[in-house]
Amino acid sequence: MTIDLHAETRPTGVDAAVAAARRVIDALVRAGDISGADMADVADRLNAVADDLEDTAPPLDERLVDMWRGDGNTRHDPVTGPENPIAPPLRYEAVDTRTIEATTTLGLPHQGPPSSVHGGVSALLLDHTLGVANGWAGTSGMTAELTLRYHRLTPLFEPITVAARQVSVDGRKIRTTGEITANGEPCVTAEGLFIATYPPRPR
Ligand SMILES: CCCCCCCC(=O)SCCNC(=O)CCNC(=O)[C@H](O)C(C)(C)COP(=O)(O)OP(=O)(O)OC[C@H]1O[C@@H](n2cnc3c(N)ncnc32)[C@H](O)[C@@H]1OP(=O)(O)O
Repeated sequence: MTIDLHAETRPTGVDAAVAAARRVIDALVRAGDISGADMADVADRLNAVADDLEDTAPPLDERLVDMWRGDGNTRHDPVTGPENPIAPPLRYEAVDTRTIEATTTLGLPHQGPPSSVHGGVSALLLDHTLGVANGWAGTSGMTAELTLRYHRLTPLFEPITVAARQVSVDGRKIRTTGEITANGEPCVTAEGLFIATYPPRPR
């Protein structure tokens, strides 16, 4: 059984608040301490928002069940999740029955080398994309090994494409490859070994 590639992004509710939080994260990293903003006041206002959210949050176990409801896409993951402000977010399209890709543009919160994507962020995007490609191809698993080769700097501020393809399934061993490209040139390539198993969803 293949998975849906898209978690729906909603214009209201937590998705709208998360989109605003992404703007805040980006704006804070952009501003630094050389902006004209009154950062003490900014901190007070952001802490007031966090106080309100913490005071009204459900118990953790209840939220975990809510996060993992159903059997399809999750909405909270750190790569595609419309409920997660640290997700860029990627939005996958099918290339063929075993291959997916998404195009995104990353900014300063994901910087490693100057004006370039952090290597760990590239690893996150590739790990998840390989995992979703497995789901799309019909056999999912957990990452056992992920080998990355960083060929050239991955640029910030311009479109990059993250793609993955399930190559083979041999018993429980799933082999999957992927890459991040910019302007058609490979920046990072990945080879993954996944083992066909997954922990049960909280119910
Ligand atoms: C749709 C959403 C997609 C999201 C994708 C996100 C992907 C992720 O990030 S998953 C999180 C990161 N991964 C983890 O935390 C995994 C942690 N590790 C584990 O849980 C386990 O070690 C796990 C599941 C990988 C393997 O454990 P287990 O199920 O007991 O497998 P086990 O019986 O030991 O091994 C099965 C086979 O795989 C092989 N194998 C297992 N691990 C490895 C490894 N790291 N390297 C090479 N071979 C391995 C074994 O040798 C064995 O081979 P054979 O059948 O030939 O003897």
